[in-house]
Amino acid sequence: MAGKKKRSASSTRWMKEHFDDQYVKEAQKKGLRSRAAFKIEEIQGKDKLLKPGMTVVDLGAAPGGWSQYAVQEVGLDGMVIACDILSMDPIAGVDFLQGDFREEAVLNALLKKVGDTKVDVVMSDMAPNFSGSAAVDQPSSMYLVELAFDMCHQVLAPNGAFVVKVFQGEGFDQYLAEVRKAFKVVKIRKPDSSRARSREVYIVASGYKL
Ligand SMILES: C[S@@+](CC[C@H](N)C(=O)[O-])C[C@H]1O[C@@H](n2cnc3c(N)ncnc32)[C@H](O)[C@@H]1O
Repeated sequence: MAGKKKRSASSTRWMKEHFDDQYVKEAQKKGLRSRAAFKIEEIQGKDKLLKPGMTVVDLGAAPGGWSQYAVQEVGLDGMVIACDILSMDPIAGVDFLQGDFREEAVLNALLKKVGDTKVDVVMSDMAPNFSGSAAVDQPSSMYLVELAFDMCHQVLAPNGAFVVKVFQGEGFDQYLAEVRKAFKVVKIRKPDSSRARSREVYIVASGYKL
């Protein structure tokens, strides 16, 4: 039909997988912003990082599943500061900044929001738009996780924690070694809700010691 763009086989496959996905269905049923909420829920179930009264920074927060979950865990005495390059509908208790985390001005605006408060947990679910070329995608995803780790050094409280999504590939082992130097306990988690064929894993680090 004139004016109608034909969908590619890969986008049709993505849509089928997405709508057949049990976690997507479950998230919709529970009114969660994204299926990603189940990943942080599973990590929290094992590692118990989020506690009432904590200050949390959520990087790559949109559409808001992790922020929604974090706000519920830290409660009214806690604080969640979130950032994404995309816009996000407001969540009560979440102080959201829209901007590209790779830009210094955005980092500075986030640091201003944090102020003198020491952050208990930095969590990053950031992922770049993938081009399909590992030579492009792996360095751009490693760059985001490096920046998230840098932010830890600026804001984390002693014994604070860091949860970061990292794609396995070039640079992963070296990054993990750096994280191990900065934290007392470091685990690699692959939540059930993370698609098996995705190279993503979560580094869960606690006991910040630098
Ligand atoms: C998997 S999604 C996050 C899902 C989110 N944790 C949730 O629970 O709804 C990854 C996010 O990283 C964000 N992102 C990618 N590059 C970014 C950048 N340079 N600065 C800020 N956010 C970025 C994307 O816009 C996207 O919303």
